[in-house]
Amino acid sequence: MAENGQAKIIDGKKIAESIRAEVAEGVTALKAQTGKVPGLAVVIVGERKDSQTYVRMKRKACAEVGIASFDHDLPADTSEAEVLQVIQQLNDNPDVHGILVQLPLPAQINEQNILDAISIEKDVDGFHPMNIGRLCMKGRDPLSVPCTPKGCVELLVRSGITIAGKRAVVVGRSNIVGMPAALLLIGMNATVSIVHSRTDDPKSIVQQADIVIAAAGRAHLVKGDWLKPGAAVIDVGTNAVDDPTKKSGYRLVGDVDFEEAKKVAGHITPVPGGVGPMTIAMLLQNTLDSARRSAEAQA
Ligand SMILES: Nc1nc(=O)c2c([nH]1)NC[C@@H]1CN(c3ccc(C(=O)N[C@@H](CCC(=O)O)C(=O)O)cc3)C=[N+]21
Ligand SMILES: [Mg+2]
Repeated sequence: MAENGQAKIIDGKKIAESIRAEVAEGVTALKAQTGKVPGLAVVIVGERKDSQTYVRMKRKACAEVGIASFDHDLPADTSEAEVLQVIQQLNDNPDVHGILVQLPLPAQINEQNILDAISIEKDVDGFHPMNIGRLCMKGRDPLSVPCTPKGCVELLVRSGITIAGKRAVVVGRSNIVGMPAALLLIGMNATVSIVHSRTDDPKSIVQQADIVIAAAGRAHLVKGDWLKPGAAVIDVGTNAVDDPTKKSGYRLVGDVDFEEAKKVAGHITPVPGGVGPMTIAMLLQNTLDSARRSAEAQA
């Protein structure tokens, strides 16, 4: 813990920028070697404002590091068969090394069927059951690790926080964050607990944690008195709360009560500017790695 009772703020935006610079170098090197650039297809179905914002950010990030982006913007009433057709076409396109279908999908489309259809080689989200299965298994590695959990771990590592042997508590058990985050931390030799909406007395469990990953999707769920002094706190939450002083009418708050937590924690990530930018940086990294694998397979 910082001596003055103020946690060290982990600057996710800055760390993500340096990772993006590393990816840009990797793209340049791959291009010099093979004449090819990595390609990422970003598929969005429908007009959700938040999804459109995230997709725009992902495409812009691709352009900045030299990754070619393949845009598929489909109307909200697109059928499952039509989305599957787009995925098939992208699976077959040798210039596409990563396929991301923005979640959530409209109700008429079965998310599992879509995620299962993405070639495991191109699953840069790391959501395919085969990739998750390998993440679970000792001695087996996924081709891609899910971007948000990978970003959380990268923030810990680049902040000099030891993971092996530490007690980590993950708040939330979603397929895209909580569960893979717990699996990743176990693989790095942490002792891991997951607390969730049905946990009796989550506070007393979180209080034991050297590392907290908060990914419940509930604004300010984790209070200052939930934390062990000196804990490293990674806040995955991006909850929109009404704020009439903002042009947008809302502001983003995390799953952690930041003002309270920063007085107790040793390290903490802000929202925004913490995990969010890392998610995108890891997507770029996974896409570059996929393009490298493809080039190696052809060599
Ligand atoms: N197939 C799929 N893959 C995903 O990775 C995926 C998805 N679907 N659906 C939605 C969630 C959410 N997500 C975020 C990415 C970046 C920020 C991000 O950069 N946030 C900024 C703030 C952005 C703002 O101001 O709105 C920050 O925290 O600083 C947040 C959230 C990826 N997701
Ligand atoms: Mg494994």
